[in-house]
Amino acid sequence: MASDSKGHEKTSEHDSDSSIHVLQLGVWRVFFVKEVALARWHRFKTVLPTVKQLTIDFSELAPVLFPLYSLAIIFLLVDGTILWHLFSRILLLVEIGLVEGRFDYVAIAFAVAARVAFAVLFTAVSCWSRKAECIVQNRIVHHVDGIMFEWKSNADLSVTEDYHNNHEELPSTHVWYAYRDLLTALGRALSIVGQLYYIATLVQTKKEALLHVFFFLGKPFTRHIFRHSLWEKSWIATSTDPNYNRMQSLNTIVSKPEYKQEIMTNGGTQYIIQEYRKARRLLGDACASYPAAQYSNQERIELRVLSELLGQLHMLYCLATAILSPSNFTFSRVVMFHNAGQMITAEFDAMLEDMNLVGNSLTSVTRMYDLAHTKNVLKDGHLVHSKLASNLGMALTMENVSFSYPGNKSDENALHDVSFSIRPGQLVVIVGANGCGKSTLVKLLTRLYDCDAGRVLVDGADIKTYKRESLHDATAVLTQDTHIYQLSLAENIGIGNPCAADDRMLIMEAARKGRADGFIEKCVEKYDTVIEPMVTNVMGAQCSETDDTPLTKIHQGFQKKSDVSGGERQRVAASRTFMRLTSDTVKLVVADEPSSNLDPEGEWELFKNLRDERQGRTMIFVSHRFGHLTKHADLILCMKNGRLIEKGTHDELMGKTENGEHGEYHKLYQIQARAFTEVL
Ligand SMILES: Nc1ncnc2c1ncn2[C@@H]1O[C@H](COP(=O)(O)OP(=O)(O)OP(=O)(O)O)[C@@H](O)[C@H]1O
Repeated sequence: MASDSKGHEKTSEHDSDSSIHVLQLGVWRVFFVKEVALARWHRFKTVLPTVKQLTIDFSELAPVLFPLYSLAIIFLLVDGTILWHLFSRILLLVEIGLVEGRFDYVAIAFAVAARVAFAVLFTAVSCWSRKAECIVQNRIVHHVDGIMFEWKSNADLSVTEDYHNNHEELPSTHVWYAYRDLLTALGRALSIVGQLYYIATLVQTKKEALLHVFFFLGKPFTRHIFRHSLWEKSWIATSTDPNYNRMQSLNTIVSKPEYKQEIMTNGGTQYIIQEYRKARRLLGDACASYPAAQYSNQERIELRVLSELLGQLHMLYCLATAILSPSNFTFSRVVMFHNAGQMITAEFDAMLEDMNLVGNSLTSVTRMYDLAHTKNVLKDGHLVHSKLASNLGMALTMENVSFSYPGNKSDENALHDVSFSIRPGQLVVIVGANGCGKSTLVKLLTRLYDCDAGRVLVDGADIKTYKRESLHDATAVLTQDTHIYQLSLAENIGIGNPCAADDRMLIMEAARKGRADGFIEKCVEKYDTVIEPMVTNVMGAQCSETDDTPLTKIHQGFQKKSDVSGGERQRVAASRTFMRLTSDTVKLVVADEPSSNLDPEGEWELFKNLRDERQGRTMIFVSHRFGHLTKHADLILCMKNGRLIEKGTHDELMGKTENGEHGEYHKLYQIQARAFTEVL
């Protein structure tokens, strides 16, 4: 079904779910979920457990302050109703005095005093609640951040990857605003009920009271029903107009320095300008403004007029009753009703707006609570590795292991039917072409993932039976993806052995072995330098980074980020591993291409220093430049396309032939050897 260019809604042609509607709005093709009647209320019902959970959590954080604050907010929201009621009373007393020619001064004085007292009280409560809000909000935000932080810290790699790829980080302030909006909606509802109740006490019959409720709620209610809005719907949009898309592409070409250089030096600028003008001409009046704004503009005039007419009914009613029954007519009543009508309409609109916000934010908060309770994919075992560990190092076995990464859509496994055994204390080198599964093998041996088929044994027991934390205490892993954390350089190294993280002598020794000492000594703050400090800088709307003012000079001083080379990063990471090796619990050392950015001398020295730490540890090296490593190896595992195709020592694999042909290891070794020996 083609989309309707006039903006009429159609059911999606390619979606099996008929609740998805498609709409063309200017340059946008918009897809949205059309909610069935009462769906919003149903959604509200589903988030009620979240409201309960939030209330319990927040009450525990501030048992006295939180309920007081909540009451204060509701109290402040009914202030309009109370002040209006008190003002109406003064008006009524004055009018009676005027009609009867005699004022009840005491009653008027009490009414005035009550209004003044409430006005002062509201001001005081408002000032107090703003101060209390700072404390309550701060506690809630940090509490939520803490929940998510602990969950993220303890999540295993599969869960972390899934979270990272599929979820937007929910700002903890959302949780606070969800509750704040909920209180506001509640306060507004109470305010409306209060006003309607007061109106009902002013009229004589129940029927008349109901008529007033109809008059007052008719306009806001119908406006809400007929509202044409995408704001509270779930929607997505894509720009389908080829001219608009072309204008965007051309704009990108002239905006980005990397494109611009090429275009300018190849004489393409005039062509780009002409093409932009052409696309703009062809685009015509197709509107590119925000889809939700365009959608709101399509509201039907007759429905809007109808709800406005409903809003005028009360005035007509007052006029009719004044003419038909003049004895009952008073100006104070007209003023009261008029004010009430205005207030109820405004409050009702605002309340529905709040309910929308609450519904949306509570749905996000529900997701956050669900997320924080997501269980790890890897089940934890019960064995503590250090109790079974051998003094020689870790023994590792893979039995017919196959593995495919979670979410992998291809038929290819990352590992296929891999079997081998590593004895305690052996030095193992894993070789093979890019993508053949070397790093994956290491990830299974250190239980970052569980295999899909087969078994991994550590010191004779299934890897799944160990407590994961105790297993990770027994391993030191240095990978190609090295990071410097947003901590001091001393902490970056010290974190390798948390028990000795404050031992500066040990840290400096580790830095020496990792060859990071030279570069650290050159940093201004040496070991206390933070390479990428996580400082949040905020700039007021009147400031700009490009201004040349005293403030911008101070701002430039905020940006303390220092740059380090890839090799220096690897040296810090290597130092962290040497620090890790100061711990006796480490029985397995894995170095997965840790030297890709190091110069040849640095690489040679790193491998030598690592080998010097071999006593009592099994060592696994993954490297493409393996010539100088394999001659020390007790075992070489040669991988190809996720399979282990050869295993043995260097001499065994170099001498291995099949049908007169050398094997894969021989081939890889010869390619490296030729690179150094061939005369060009
Ligand atoms: N996190 C991941 N999710 C999905 N697929 C992955 C992931 N990591 C690796 N792979 C895929 O698994 C296969 C094996 O990758 P692996 O990183 O183990 O190869 P490798 O031999 O270490 O490669 P290299 O020498 O380039 O580092 C590759 O096809 C790769 O694309």
